[in-house]
Amino acid sequence: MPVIIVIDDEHRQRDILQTILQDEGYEVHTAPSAEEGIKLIKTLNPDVVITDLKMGGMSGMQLIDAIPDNIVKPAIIIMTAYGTISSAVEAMKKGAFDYLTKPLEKDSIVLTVKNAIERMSLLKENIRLQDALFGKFKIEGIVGESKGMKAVMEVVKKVTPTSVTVLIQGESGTGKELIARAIHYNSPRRTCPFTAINCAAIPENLIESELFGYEPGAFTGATHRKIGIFESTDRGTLFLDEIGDLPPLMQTKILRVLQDKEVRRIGGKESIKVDVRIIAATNKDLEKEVLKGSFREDLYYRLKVVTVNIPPLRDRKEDIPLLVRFFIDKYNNEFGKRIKGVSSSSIKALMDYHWPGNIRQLESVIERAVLMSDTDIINLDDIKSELRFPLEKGFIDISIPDEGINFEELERELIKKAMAKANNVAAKAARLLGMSYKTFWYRLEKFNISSKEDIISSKKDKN
Ligand SMILES: Nc1ncnc2c1ncn2[C@@H]1O[C@H](COP(=O)(O)OP(=O)(O)OP(=O)(O)O)[C@@H](O)[C@H]1O
Repeated sequence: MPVIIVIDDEHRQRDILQTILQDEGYEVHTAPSAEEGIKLIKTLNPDVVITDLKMGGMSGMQLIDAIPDNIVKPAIIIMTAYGTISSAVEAMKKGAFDYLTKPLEKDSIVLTVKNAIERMSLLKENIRLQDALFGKFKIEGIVGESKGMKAVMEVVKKVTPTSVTVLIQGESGTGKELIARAIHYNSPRRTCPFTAINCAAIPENLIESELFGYEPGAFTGATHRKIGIFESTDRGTLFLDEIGDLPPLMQTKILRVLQDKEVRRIGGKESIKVDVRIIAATNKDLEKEVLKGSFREDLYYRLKVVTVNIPPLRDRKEDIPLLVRFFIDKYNNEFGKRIKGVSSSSIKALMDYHWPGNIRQLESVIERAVLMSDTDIINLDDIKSELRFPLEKGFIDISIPDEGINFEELERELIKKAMAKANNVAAKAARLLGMSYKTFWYRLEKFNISSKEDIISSKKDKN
């Protein structure tokens, strides 16, 4: 039940308000002075405080300042006489929710309080969601006791309170995005946006307008203003995944933002100041890309102010039992199962495996095993089919039947399988098949298979 505190030095006024609001179903407490009111606020944590402006002792205005920071601030409604509306406006500037003019009218009291309660329930829901989000990305929630992961976490803890640019390097599925989110949600920017974009997944012609936005008339089809990601992420963190795949022109533009801390919309005349922390990630060796001439050296140095190198799972196998436990708990919760652990032959198989898809692959193996297992232990049978990947990269044992095969069909199947494994992100699927993004894209079109990138483009078309 919403809790309301009424503060007024006039006895009659307090009683009337209490009766009206109790009849509406609220829990109502009263106080004869702001000093008494503050005591009640500290103990009851109310949703709404209705206070007179002028009272003997502390005023309603001083009360607003005196509410401690360590509680969710209640919505404050000021009561004021006609002649002193300007001070009510002053109080609203200080953060009061609304004001009521005396003599009070029942209908407007009820309506104003209802609005205040609604605002508070939205605020509380928001705080609850934020707490859940911050809890999900707690640094302590990142699993890993190996030397490699401890070194990663040392750096993460140091960079978290700052706004320094970070470059995260590691194979696909090692946890680069998880680390980037942990840095953001534990930093002073945590209440501002975290935006993640995959530079390899957005078609080249869309990257610029996604990042920088545009003005109406900037190009054919630009009918309205679009705010770009840099602007909408102001005061937050932008995670540029697969930065190694950023086209050269965009490398230059991003370098300029890093230097000048301002952006200009396509077709726009003015530059707009932005305060965005950049965390970039790559599974390519960027230094090699620089030597090859496909990545700008100056951008590379701007990005690698601090680098975090996440080792592949096969180089930190001691983390496997911890991760297995972590994912069993996660999926027991999700699927309502009670799996206790894994058999010794299973853990041996998991430890022996080379994990080309790193933690993402381990997670999906455990997810499936938790779901499929008929006993309370994960047995070798529950996982072995998932671990039959070729040990040698590029070697797949396919036997050709006597009647031969339809090569196009095989190609289509492989592409579909890779897309399913890559969660429909073409850039990732292309890597699974060792193809360039363009070659892969060509085949997707040929077989008429849709991807997440299509969705981005069609959203764009609608804009
Ligand atoms: N140390 C860890 N502890 C717990 N979960 C982890 C850890 N590392 C990764 N994960 C989980 O593994 C999955 C893959 O991680 P993530 O998406 O961050 O990898 P990535 O390196 O960004 O992959 P890609 O390069 O393919 O985008 C996620 O579900 C993530 O939560």
